[in-house]
This record gives sequence, C-alpha cells and structure tokens, in this order.
Amino acid sequence: MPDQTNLSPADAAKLAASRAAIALVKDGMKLGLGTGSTAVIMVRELAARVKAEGLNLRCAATSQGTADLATSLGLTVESLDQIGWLDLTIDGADEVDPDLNLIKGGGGAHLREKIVARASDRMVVIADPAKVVETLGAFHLPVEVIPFGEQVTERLIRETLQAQDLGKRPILMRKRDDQPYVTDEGNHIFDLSLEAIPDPVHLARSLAAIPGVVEHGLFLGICDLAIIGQPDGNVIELRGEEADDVSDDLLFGEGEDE
Ligand SMILES: O=C(CO)[C@H](O)[C@H](O)COP(=O)(O)O
Repeated sequence: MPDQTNLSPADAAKLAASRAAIALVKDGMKLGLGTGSTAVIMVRELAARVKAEGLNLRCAATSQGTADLATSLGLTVESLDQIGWLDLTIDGADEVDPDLNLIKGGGGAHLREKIVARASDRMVVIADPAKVVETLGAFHLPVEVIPFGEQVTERLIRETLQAQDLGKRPILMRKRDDQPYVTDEGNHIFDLSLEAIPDPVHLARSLAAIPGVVEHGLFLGICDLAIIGQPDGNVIELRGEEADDVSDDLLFGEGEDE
C-alpha cells in the first residue's frame, strides 16, 4: 500500500478519502466503481483490502478503463445489468458544492457514472480539497452528445446558455490527439466554460431537453456523502444539511464566515 509521506499533497488527500470510503464496504456488497485519478487510487486500495480480508464483492465499473484496472487487480467485475442494483458507488468529482451537487465528467465518463450512481442505494464522492466549491461552474461542464447532427446540438446548447445569461464563453469540442474525444458509448463531448452556474437545476433541465444531448455532467441530488481527504491523512465528511457549514470551513477557513 502507498505510504502517504511519499505522495503529492493532492494524492495524499485522494488516498485518505479513498481509505475512508473503503471502510464503508462490507462483505457481500454490490459496488459501483468510479472513474478518474481518485477512483484509480480507491480501486487499488479496495483490491488490497479484498485480498487481505477475502471479501466477496460484486463490482460494476463506470468506464472500460476502471473495469480493466479492477479486473487486473482481481476484483470481480460484472455488467450493471448482471448485478441489477448496487449497495454503494464510490466515485470522484470535479466539483462538489455545499448541497453535495457535483460537476463530473472531467474524465469523460459521466454518462456511465450517472447511470451507475442512480442505480445505487448510496453514492459516496471521494475528493481532494481543491474540488470543494461554493458555486458550481469554474470547472468546464461536460455535455455528452450524439455525433449525428452535433453542430445543430451545439447551436441549441448555445441558445439555451444565452437564454440563461450563460452564453458569453466558448463551447469546445473535447479533443484527443487533435480528433474528437470518443466516449465509451461512442459519443462526443462539448465542454462548456461557464465560470459559475447560479441555477444548476434550471440548466440541467434545459440541457436534458435538447434531443442530441445524451447526458450532462451536473449530478444534482445524487450524492449522499462527500469524503474530502486532507494531505495529512485526515478526512472531512460533508453530508446533507451539515455540508453547508463544513464546506464553508473548507472554503474560507475554520470559524470564518463568508
Ligand atoms: O467525473 C469523473 C470522470 O468522468 C471523475 O470522477 C472526475 O473527473 C474527477 O477526476 P479525478 O479524480 O482525476 O480528479
């Protein structure tokens, strides 16, 4: 297992969050495994615990990359439909706000991530402190679109943003090696630079109503608990109503008001 002292502060925080989340795992559970650098640390830690304790788990992965990693480490990975419903999903996030609303999809997996999270009794987010924000939107908002007619879809997204006074900044097609990034489902991603999203519910509803949009990266009311790791190995848990006060401490320092 990695020694916390040899890690960057961000990785040490991700490791602390991962270990705290894995402590919630019980023998016989059906688990959703997230995607991203924090999820990679979590999957490695989980595999080590399964090996050490002989736990019997069934896992559904949120991306092919996570499925490959988990399988290579000896975890039992099945399709979501084979498992049916999950006890717990553990995943990273790009942003977490005081109401536990999230932006996800920095790793391009938010479609499967949202399906898996919604098919879980509990979704726990693991993150380093940089992911905690007061208002969502500084991180670009990923929107997965069907390639057919994607320029029309882009136009409809732009009109939606303009109608909500969010339309002044660019919409970029995500690229890899100068080619459109292709998701596990064969779709493309537009990244919306918005700075701030004052009304995430309104934006989420409008984006979901555009025909070529498959899924956006706003996860609203889905996360039950956010475990924010600290570089010193401690964690801070944000849950439901308490999240407001605790995330103020994370954002502004303990005891300080906004
Ligand atoms: O949503 C995701 C992938 O689609 C990731 O959870 C998110 O991008 C956070 O990634 P990382 O742990 O590498 O910061």
